[in-house]
Amino acid sequence: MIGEFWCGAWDRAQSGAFQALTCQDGRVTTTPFTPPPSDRPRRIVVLGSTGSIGTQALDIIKRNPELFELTALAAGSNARELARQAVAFRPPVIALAGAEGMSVEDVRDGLKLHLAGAKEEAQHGYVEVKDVGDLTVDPDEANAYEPQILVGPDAATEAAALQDADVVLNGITGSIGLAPTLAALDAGHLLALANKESLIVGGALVKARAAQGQIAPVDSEHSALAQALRSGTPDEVAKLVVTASGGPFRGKKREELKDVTLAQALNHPTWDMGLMVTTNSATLVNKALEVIEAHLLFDVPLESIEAVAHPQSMIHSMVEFVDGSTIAQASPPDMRLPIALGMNWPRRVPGAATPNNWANPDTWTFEPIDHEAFPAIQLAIEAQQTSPTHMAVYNAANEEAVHAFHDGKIGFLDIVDTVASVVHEYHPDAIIGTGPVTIDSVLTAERWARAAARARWAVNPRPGIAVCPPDDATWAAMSDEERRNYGPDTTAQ
Ligand SMILES: NC(=O)C1=CN([C@@H]2O[C@H](COP(=O)(O)OP(=O)(O)OC[C@H]3O[C@@H](n4cnc5c(N)ncnc54)[C@H](OP(=O)(O)O)[C@@H]3O)[C@@H](O)[C@H]2O)C=CC1
Ligand SMILES: CC(=O)[C@@H](O)[C@H](O)COP(=O)(O)O
Ligand SMILES: [Mn+2]
Repeated sequence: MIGEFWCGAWDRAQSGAFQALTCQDGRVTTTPFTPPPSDRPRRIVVLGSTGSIGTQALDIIKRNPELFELTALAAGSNARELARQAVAFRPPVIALAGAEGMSVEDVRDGLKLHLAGAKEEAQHGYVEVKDVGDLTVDPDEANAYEPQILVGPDAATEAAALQDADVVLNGITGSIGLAPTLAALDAGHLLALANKESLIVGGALVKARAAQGQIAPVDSEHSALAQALRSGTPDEVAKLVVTASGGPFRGKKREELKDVTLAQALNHPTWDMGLMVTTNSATLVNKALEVIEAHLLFDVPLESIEAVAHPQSMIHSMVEFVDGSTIAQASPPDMRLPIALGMNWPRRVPGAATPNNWANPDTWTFEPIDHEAFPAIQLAIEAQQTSPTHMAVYNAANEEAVHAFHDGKIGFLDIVDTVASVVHEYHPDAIIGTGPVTIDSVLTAERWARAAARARWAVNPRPGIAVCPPDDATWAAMSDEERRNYGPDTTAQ
């Protein structure tokens, strides 16, 4: 049941000896991944270090110096927090993309100013780092710290490709994480993957570049599946069951979702995460992406993957085997566990998270997902089955729609409605041609989808009111840039 992509990893994880090079069914696998040696700490590159995954990873690294040392930190635009992290951990390399429209000189100067500020803070003997707390710092060591600084849109990709590294944790949000994912794989590093979007939009391209066992899942569901898959052979797997909290609107009908607010959408019942993934949980787009992620990661057919609502988020997913046995991975919702396991894959990190207290009376429940009120999962399955670039379009349209929802330009239901209408409008032959899928064609499909999504609210950007695209002739005559920027200048409103 499980295909070649995963079976080598399964063999090595199962044996614990990293030696087995064949699948359980006897097929010889190609290009097995050689994991980092275990006689020294793993050198970690943290991409997205200022975000929810990144800061929790730093906490794990801080608490386990015998297992991990930090090689590089990469962030988007939060120069202040990056500088504090840098002075507290003192990795040799730090990287900052910078906000849209900033020159690389401005990004570099801004980061240097913040580094100076963090060094000054360190003169008190400690630096405060988000999710890690106050870190003791020797003032002289802080003053002497001069990291290599990478800046600009490719900064994270350059950090992912650094030779003096063993593991790249990709904790960037969105498909902008694709280039760093590819760079980490090409550099031969273990990729601890939280950035599900890069696998989903890159699809076969990412898989083709990954040796077996080179991607360690960090997404909680996929970490759970990977752990449960250790319980049987690939041909004994009957089904993957991906659990969903159901988000803050579980139980509501479509009609009741019309006027829900941003604050309600961001009120996740069980997890504290970044904005994009939190909104995606509310629309169930997150679960849609995760079903496709499971399909790509474990080579299990979509028909054999089921999503089920489990409001307590204690069971993070399950594998059903052919004899009727189901193996579930359970732990209180805390991303430190899958982040630690991903960075140290396939070995567990003692004390990474607090286990469930079985003396506490508790009830864990399961219920079917209401696909009528939340059509995102079925839409993704349909997209994945239509063409190799349809999920890139799905994801790009969703990213644009979520930003528009966060900016108050569209309503909650408009998010998935936009994704559906852009996906249905997409005809790959007309947009990317008929040749083999390449990185360029994926990026072209994405650009088209972003412009098509934005066109739907650009003309009339009032909350809840959408869909006023230009006529086809106007659209066809526009350049990519004009399509991206189509519509009124909303900054003037
Ligand atoms: N948070 C969670 O618990 C979980 C998250 N995930 C997945 O992990 C990924 C990260 O999620 P989360 O941590 O919540 O997101 P956050 O929004 O909290 O963090 C995103 C991080 O990406 C950084 N970033 C953005 N653009 C760039 C860029 N061009 N180069 C380098 N860094 C960049 C941000 O930097 P800055 O802040 O400086 O702009 C920030 O550090 C997502 O794919 C999400 O779906 C999966 C499971 C659980
Ligand atoms: C923690 C994690 O992995 C998130 O992706 C989580 O799954 C979101 O919760 P939902 O189940 O609500 O999407
Ligand atoms: Mn998840």
